[in-house]
Amino acid sequence: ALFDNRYNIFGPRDGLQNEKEMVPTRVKIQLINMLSETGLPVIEATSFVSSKWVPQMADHTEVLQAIHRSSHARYPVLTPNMHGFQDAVAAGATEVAVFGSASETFSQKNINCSIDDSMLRFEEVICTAKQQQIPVRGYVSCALGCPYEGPIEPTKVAEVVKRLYELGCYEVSLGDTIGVGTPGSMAKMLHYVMKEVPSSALAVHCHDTYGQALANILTALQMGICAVDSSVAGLGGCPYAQGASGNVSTEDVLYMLHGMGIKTGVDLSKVIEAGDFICKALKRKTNSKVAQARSKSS
Ligand SMILES: CC(C)(COP(=O)([O-])OP(=O)([O-])OC[C@H]1O[C@@H](n2cnc3c(N)ncnc32)[C@H](O)[C@@H]1OP(=O)([O-])[O-])[C@@H](O)C(=O)NCCC(=O)NCCSC(=O)C[C@@](C)(O)CC(=O)[O-]
Repeated sequence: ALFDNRYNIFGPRDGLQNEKEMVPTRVKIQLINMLSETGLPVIEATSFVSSKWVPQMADHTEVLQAIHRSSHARYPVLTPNMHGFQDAVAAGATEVAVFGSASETFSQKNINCSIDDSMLRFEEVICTAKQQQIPVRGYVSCALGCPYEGPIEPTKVAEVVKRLYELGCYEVSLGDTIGVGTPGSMAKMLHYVMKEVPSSALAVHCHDTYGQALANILTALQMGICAVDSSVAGLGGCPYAQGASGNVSTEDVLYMLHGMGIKTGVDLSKVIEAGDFICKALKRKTNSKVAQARSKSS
């Protein structure tokens, strides 16, 4: 019962935004369509950011309009400001996400403004979205460390999470952007964040740079968090967080959850197939231990 209502948000957006070579639009569309068949309830499709900043996401409108949407899944997209929000809605987005940071320097590098200014931008997006009944998710990057500033005070993380929640984000995802967290720092940060925001409105978004992601997720689950972000084949990373590796892989998270007796309704084999497809398209090996083990045993 502790782990009921879990869902995985999972991202072609985070998985692909950091690819140096342009991934063909048809490959992105096919990946999303394959993921739609797996039972995953949330698939982050793309982002409406500036193509000068992240060229890989320039085909956002085409992607969002061409995918076959499953009636069982939601397809949020990133919108850093009103410009992105308006483009996203025009392209048919029915859920969006704003993304802030607990680190001033990362905020400047990633979205070109201070934390305070980002909140003003997000407030406008969230208010407009509310009028159109579009749910808004929030991200807080650098929740366990910043590539520019190093460790971030958990009280600072809690303050930014609270601001996003109070502005109207239905859920705030805590990003270990560079994957430096451990179960110790995760538990400490959550202790402060959960004083301000209920665990039911929190998610964790772990990168696996130091191989701690699954342990950090388990810590969060044990503290009552029920939403876990992940990326097929463990792809991904933020273009403004050099040196960080991909997200924890969806396959490995599912294997752990299923092993704990948690029913996700997601077909692990189909996720592995989708991971295989995108790894072949990108000409690289999967980062998922589970997918590696399954391919050796088959
Ligand atoms: C936020 C901006 C746009 C500010 O960028 P800016 O240059 O400060 O924007 P501006 O408002 O000064 O406008 C400058 C130009 O950009 C245009 N513009 C303005 N907004 C948009 C838009 N939305 N889409 C397209 N174009 C836009 C605007 O129209 C104008 O065009 P011009 O008049 O020069 O021709 C930029 O910094 C940006 O695109 N940043 C995105 C960076 C990004 O995508 N990072 C990766 C995602 S975050 C992440 O990965 C972390 C996460 C979420 O996964 C969690 C974790 O792991 O921590």
